[in-house]
Amino acid sequence: MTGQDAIGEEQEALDAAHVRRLEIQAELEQRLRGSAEEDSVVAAAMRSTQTRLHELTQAEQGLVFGRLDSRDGDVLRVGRVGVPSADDDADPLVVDWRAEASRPFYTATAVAPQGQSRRRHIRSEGSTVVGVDDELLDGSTDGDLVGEGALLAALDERRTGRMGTAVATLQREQDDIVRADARGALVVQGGPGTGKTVVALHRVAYLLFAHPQLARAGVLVLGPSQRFLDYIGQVLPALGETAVVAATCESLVPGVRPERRESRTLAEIKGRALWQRALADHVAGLVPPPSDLMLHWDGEDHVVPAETIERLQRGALSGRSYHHARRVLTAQLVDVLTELVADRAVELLASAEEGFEEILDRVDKSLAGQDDRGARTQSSSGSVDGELSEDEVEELRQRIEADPGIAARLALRWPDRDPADELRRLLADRAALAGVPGLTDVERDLVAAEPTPFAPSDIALLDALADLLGEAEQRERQGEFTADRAAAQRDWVYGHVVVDEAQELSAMEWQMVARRCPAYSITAVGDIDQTEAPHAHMTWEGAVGEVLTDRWRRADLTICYRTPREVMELTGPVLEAAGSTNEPPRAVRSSGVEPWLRSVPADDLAATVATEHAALLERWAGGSVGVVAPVERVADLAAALGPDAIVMSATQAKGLEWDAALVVDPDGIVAEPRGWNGLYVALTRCTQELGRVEIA
Ligand SMILES: Nc1ncnc2c1ncn2[C@@H]1O[C@H](COP(=O)(O)OP(=O)(O)OP(=O)(O)O)[C@@H](O)[C@H]1O
Repeated sequence: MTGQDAIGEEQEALDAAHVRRLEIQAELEQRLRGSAEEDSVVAAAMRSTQTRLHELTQAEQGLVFGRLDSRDGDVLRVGRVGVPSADDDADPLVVDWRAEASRPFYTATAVAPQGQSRRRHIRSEGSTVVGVDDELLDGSTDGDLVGEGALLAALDERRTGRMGTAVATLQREQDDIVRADARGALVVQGGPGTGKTVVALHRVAYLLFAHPQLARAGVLVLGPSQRFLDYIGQVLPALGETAVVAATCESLVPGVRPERRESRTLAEIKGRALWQRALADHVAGLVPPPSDLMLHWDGEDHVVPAETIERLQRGALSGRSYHHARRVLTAQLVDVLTELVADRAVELLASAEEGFEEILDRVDKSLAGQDDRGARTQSSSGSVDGELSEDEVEELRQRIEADPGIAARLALRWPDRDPADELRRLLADRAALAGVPGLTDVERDLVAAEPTPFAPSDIALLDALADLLGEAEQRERQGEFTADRAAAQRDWVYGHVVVDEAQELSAMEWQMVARRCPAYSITAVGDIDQTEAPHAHMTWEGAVGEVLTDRWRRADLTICYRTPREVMELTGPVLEAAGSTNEPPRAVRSSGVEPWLRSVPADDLAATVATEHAALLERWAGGSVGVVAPVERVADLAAALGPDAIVMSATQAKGLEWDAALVVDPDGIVAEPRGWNGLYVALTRCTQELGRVEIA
């Protein structure tokens, strides 16, 4: 069959899939119009219909991108979404890339063909097939890459500043991670450009497909910065996914944002795991010590003895947050007071009755003296026993509960606490900080010197404190997922959490992650060698071990898809200087452009950068050029290069990529904290050309 015949054949199949897709869309729209959200079952069905409709609508581009021919002659077409045939008994026109049946498309090799004889990559523009790329799985060729032609074509495309999907060209080691078991935490180590972000995002799409119940709780995607989240922002919608909240660690606590930057030293101190224990101790110290409690009701004083309070408080606190325990104890104290008041009523009546008895006795006696009528009967005394009926007790309890005086008295004893106020108070209180074990006096002074306003590392402390304190008011358990609802609720529990650039998280930020998914269904991707955060870890054991303990497993990505071989060759000594213990990734492609270096006097730096930047923009017209410089040079360079230029520090460049990268003053980058790691990031941002301008 000629290439043209193959294109014609695939065009026919694609046309049929599109026709059927539109038919299904029309059916779904009809169904949505016809049903009202009457009850939860109907509402749930509608939501799933909407999701399906959304997926189909998004799938216009790349509806079919692959085909597998089995040795038995069966043909299976793989695409962004499944498209069933109109005939129930017929094979589907397209199988969803996430379905188990599609797996050999990503994993079959000539050595292990899994019953397949050929894999075909189908390239289309809009709804027109423009090319096919066949790979025979009969042992005639074997390489590391699946669908090499299609992959290299994808990698060579111009970078637009937005990440694209890689469903058509996911590689075996990537696919293994995408489809890995959702249970437990998975930490993926991969060098620059190994597709960690790609894998993490496709994993979200896969998990939501394979475990639809996850959509009820949603997935949280944590990235290092808003700029990064904007960069990847198109991928999940393009994969049809909407059950996702994207955030940074700084934006995880609703309504609170850092209001200032902070020193690395302080960020490191406040990121340490020891704060979790210290905050728990602090909150435990806020609980009032048991003592006799005097409560006033209806003109009477009632005392709840310290021992009773101690017993109830211990029970209320077990496994509960400060506020939850407070609510439980308050309810119990209302019960206790109700009992005391009810008992007092019985006592009063009893004593009143005693007085009454005496009178009656005297009357009896005097009467007995006058005639022989017998003493009064027992029944006449028993008719008034003072016991309240159940309804009366309940009514009394409600009155006590609603009484503002009692509520104020209980609130005075065990007050509500606002987490932000409490954190400010603690951080400013040198004496209270003395109770934080593991800090030196100098470190305590540093913390106490800058208690407010909140800096980035305070967000994780605030989150921990808010969690320990719990909600002051009882709330409904979380309902059905909507991104707005989940994002607005600090203690929303997600079905899965994905962390990108995971090497940057402090131990306290890992606590934030763990809190949002106590089942530890977590995928964390990162490169420990690109770490720039102030924590001192150079291994994953160190970075995540304190929080995830032994409840995580590791996977590795070893092939670099972004950075060309010519550039990767420069990184060996940089990695070594950074103290890396990891194997550098292997670049799959060469761009044919040798990296270059200009050495200029300091005074000529800005002018040289401007000239080289303009030249790169011209060479990579239609694509993108990024400039990475030491922090203190960024503002001046940005001003010199104009508003459209992309100029940033190594930290800001993390996770991003451009066709060409211009690294300015590499020695200046090295001189920054964790500078070798920073230079490693800067050097690995380009897909085609790397230029460096250093000071001679
Ligand atoms: N299987 C693939 N098919 C097509 N493109 C891919 C594939 N894997 C990775 N890429 C591309 O390679 C580039 C690097 O991927 P990605 O940004 O996910 O790497 P990374 O490991 O997160 O890098 P960094 O460590 O720099 O953040 C991106 O342009 C991505 O689209």
